[in-house]
Amino acid sequence: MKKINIAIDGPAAAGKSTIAKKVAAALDMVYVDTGAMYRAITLAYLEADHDDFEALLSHIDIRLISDNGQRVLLNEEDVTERIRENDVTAHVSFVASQAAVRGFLVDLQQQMTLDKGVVMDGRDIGTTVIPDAELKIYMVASVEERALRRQLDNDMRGISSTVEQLKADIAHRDHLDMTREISPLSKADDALVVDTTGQSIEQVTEKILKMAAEKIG
Ligand SMILES: Nc1ncnc2c1ncn2[C@@H]1O[C@H](COP(=O)(O)OP(=O)(O)OP(=O)(O)O)[C@@H](O)[C@H]1O
Ligand SMILES: Nc1ccn([C@@H]2O[C@H](COP(=O)(O)O)[C@@H](O)[C@H]2O)c(=O)n1
Repeated sequence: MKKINIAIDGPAAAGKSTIAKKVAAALDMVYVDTGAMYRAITLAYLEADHDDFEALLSHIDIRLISDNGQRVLLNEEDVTERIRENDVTAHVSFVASQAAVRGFLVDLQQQMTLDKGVVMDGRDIGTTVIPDAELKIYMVASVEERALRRQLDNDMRGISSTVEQLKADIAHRDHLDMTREISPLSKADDALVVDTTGQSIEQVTEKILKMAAEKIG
């Protein structure tokens, strides 16, 4: 079986991580959620209370542990749940717009993909991190559906929110991510668009597994 890399990009709550996790499990590939890495640095930034990112990064060690999904260790502390909280989400696009932060994480992410066999999701995977990925997906869904999905996630995690507020926050974060100077969120020219609006997780997973099968041969 040919080893490939799969890049999945798209706006917030389009379903990237959910589908990437399932596709990786079905194909026995490694799943990497790069948003969690930006979130971990954002948590370190909030705790440090200064914006000298070079200094901050010199004290940061991020590890991803495969565990029926992905757990995130920041300087050996498990921050998997903490990085989903509102304060991190509210600041992550600012932190992700910093050149030092992007350089640090893109390097780390590119090392993870060298041996292939990775399903990586984020905002710049097909355009910057793995421009030679064998399969690139640009996943989208209506902002209404994305807000409803995130509200369900928050209810389950005990995070307080309203659908209207989430809709506004998601649209704002997408705008920041699409308009930043360095590697803004955009569809790679050779990415295939998958719209998950009104689709079940199973339908979307099936669709992407078919696309992957064509590449694997
Ligand atoms: N058809 C679908 N495809 C993917 N996810 C779906 C679908 N239907 C519902 N969901 C739900 O949407 C929610 C958001 O998905 P997920 O967290 O994977 O999005 P994401 O694009 O990775 O978001 P973010 O970039 O903000 O981390 C999850 O609770 C997931 O179960
Ligand atoms: N490749 C990436 C991945 C993420 N970001 C930034 O992190 C934020 C959080 O991502 P989630 O997937 O966990 O929602 C996202 O809004 C981006 O600001 C990125 O820049 N590049």
